[in-house]
Amino acid sequence: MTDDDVLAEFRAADALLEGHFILSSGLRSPRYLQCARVLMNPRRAARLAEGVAARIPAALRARITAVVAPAMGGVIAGQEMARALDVDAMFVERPTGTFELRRGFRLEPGQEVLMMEDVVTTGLSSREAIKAIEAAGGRVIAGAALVDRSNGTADIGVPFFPLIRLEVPTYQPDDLPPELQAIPAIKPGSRAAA
Ligand SMILES: O=P(O)(O)OC[C@H]1O[C@H](OP(=O)(O)OP(=O)(O)O)[C@H](O)[C@@H]1O
Ligand SMILES: O=C(O)c1cc(=O)[nH]c(=O)[nH]1
Ligand SMILES: [Mg+2]
Repeated sequence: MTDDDVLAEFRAADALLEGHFILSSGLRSPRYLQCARVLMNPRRAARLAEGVAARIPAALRARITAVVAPAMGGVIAGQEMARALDVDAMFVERPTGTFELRRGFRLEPGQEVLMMEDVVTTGLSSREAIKAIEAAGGRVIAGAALVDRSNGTADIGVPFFPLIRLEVPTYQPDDLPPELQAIPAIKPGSRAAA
């Protein structure tokens, strides 16, 4: 799957948004990848997950025995990745602000896991999810995502396999360009505001 193929899927899903967005990290951006729209079509979601799986070297892929995703954005991506890898899917969630494994999901001590995100911007959510998976006994041997929009800055501490890397500007809230200052900001994601 080429970058053009991936972008065509995002365009077909009306998932490439323009405006003024408050990201999970608090950073601001004129662009937002609304992966929920991409994943709302199960066949499209499955195609993209197959594309992500193909990015992971076969020897590493063969070791993965579960996919764990950070909710909300990662849940459907994680489910489809698990289907592509033929393993179980779980998710961590943050009802009190910190990711934890709940709902009877369990990991064996040292179980080798893929952490699956929808989008990586700073990598903070990925790192927090990995910490929660490891606190639950898992060993995260790789991370993956549909989109890496970190402009090469995200270090999630494990080998990382995004389906596509997109160059997208982000700004500190006190250093906005005039075109963003001119329009109200919206926060599409579910992390509580800091
Ligand atoms: O790399 P980062 O800077 O952490 O940003 C990316 C994260 O932000 C979004 O989630 P968000 O926290 O908005 O919540 P959601 O998944 O519940 O929508 C997205 O799903 C990633 O988890
Ligand atoms: O950083 C984020 O919060 C973020 C960026 C993006 O483009 N899409 C998304 O779902 N979250
Ligand atoms: Mg998220």
